[in-house]
Amino acid sequence: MTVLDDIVAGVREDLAEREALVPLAELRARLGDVAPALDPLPGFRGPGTGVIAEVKRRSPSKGHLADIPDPVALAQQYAAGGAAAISVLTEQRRFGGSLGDLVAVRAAVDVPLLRKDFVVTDYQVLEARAAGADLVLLIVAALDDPTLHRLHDLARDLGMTVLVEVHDEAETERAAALDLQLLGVNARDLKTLEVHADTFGRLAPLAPAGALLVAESGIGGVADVERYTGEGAHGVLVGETLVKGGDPAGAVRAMAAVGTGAAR
Ligand SMILES: O=P(O)(O)OC[C@@H](O)[C@@H](O)c1c[nH]c2ccccc12
Repeated sequence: MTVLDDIVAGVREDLAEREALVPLAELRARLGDVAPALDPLPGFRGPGTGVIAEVKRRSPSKGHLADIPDPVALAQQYAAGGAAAISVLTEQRRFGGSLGDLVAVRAAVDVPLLRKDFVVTDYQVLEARAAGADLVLLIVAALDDPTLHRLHDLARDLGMTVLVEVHDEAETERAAALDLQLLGVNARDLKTLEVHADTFGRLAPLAPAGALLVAESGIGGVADVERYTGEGAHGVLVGETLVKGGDPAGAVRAMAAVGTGAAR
């Protein structure tokens, strides 16, 4: 049993509770009241770098990162810094997030929002959209091919953008069979929790032309963003560095400026 299997098992238990409270039919009915999903892709086509700034309290690998008593205030800082999208972790047990965080942030910012969770069922995709998410993360390592394709197509039918996450060659090949929009290369192997800074450079050349590439995890600042954009990244996904640093807006702004030629 890998760490990922263990996390997904907990996610499925929590999901069963929510499904008992809000049946699928009710969730579908709520979709009619939600504003259409925003398109985040222009934010990754330059000039500059698309920064996905993450609201993240803790993680299995690092433990406690930041209390974040007011996720809305943090998200507003990310928006002020020019984030291309804001990632809200909604996984409860290991990351200390909730769908409530996403709903609160949605009400406060106009930036595209990513529901960051271990999405393994149709219900979670509908739940994401009903909560106001514009993007959903699909982790290839957590899904078999039929499920990956079904969840991808469901999200796209709902007007959402999919961030498809891979961490090795075989997963990249599986992801390439989708109509890819955003391909996230996670330097952290979710099976072992180790970070490998060379993963992006290895996998980027295997991505299909037309996919926008996002480097994920372990990004400590502008120097890392410069390295990844040099290797072909259109965007970066950053959590820890932003939630622990004292100036989230300034940090996002500096990372987003990489590639514009603007002096920092
Ligand atoms: O805090 P970091 O090292 O900047 O990482 C952010 C993000 O990449 C990470 O939270 C992440 C990437 N993929 C995930 C999948 C599930 C949970 C979390 C993640």
